[in-house]
Amino acid sequence: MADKIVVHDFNLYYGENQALKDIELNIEEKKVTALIGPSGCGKSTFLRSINRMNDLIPGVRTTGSIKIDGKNVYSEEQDLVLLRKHVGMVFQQPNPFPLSIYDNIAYGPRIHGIKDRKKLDEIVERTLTQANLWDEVKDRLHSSALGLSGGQQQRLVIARVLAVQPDVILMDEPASALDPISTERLEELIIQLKEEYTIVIVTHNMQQAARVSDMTAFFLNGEIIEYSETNRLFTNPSDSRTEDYISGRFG
Ligand SMILES: Nc1ncnc2c1ncn2[C@@H]1O[C@H](COP(=O)(O)OP(=O)(O)OP(=O)(O)O)[C@@H](O)[C@H]1O
Repeated sequence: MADKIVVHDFNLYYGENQALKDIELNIEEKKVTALIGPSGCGKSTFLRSINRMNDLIPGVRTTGSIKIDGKNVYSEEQDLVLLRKHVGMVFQQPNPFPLSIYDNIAYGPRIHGIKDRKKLDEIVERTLTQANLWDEVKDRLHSSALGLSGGQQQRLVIARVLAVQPDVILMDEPASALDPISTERLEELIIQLKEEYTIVIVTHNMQQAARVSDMTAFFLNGEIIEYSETNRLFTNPSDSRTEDYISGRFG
């Protein structure tokens, strides 16, 4: 399987504080890669580095490279609007816009120049179907997205990401605000989506990492301690620190 994202000698500093150290990681295409580790170890910082969301934070400095399809996203020529179109992001708290369900999905395509009503209708139906939400909302497309349940809102946000045709989807603890049933539906959706998309997910929940991911990277103090097939990392870790973490001895 091809590598979609290749991270080489990547370091990130918040002012004086180095949050990521010498990160080396090859993320495979159309797989789910989980990032695990104790609080504050740099998982979210790394995830946000992939689509340069950290650029928005004053004082952030990086060295090294993150290549997607062979192109360094930190190169001067990188167009950030295009980068974030290709690399979509889903956060902990579902964050639909205070608009109708339809307009939430149509928002991105409209920005990218699609105005034709029939085309927009198609995108709305296709992405809501892909996100396993169509049947629940097809009769209320013009009601506010804020009236949906938390789990429905998170699937709507995923449909909104899909509407601009990304190829990588970053998820930062996407189920942490959801109840168990919504979490299960979201996990099923993640597994379905990897047929078409490369997914990188930060999770605090090790069972969740074990259920949805193919590969897992264990972070500690800004470094990757171990990266391997999920099954192997959870059953036969090669580093004692990974073993201590997955067996609940810290974090
Ligand atoms: N905006 C910021 N400004 C300064 N330092 C930050 C900022 N965001 C994170 N950090 C620091 O970077 C380090 C890594 O934080 P990060 O949020 O990436 O870890 P994490 O593993 O995702 O933690 P959690 O699981 O608690 O979300 C921490 O020391 C944190 O204090």
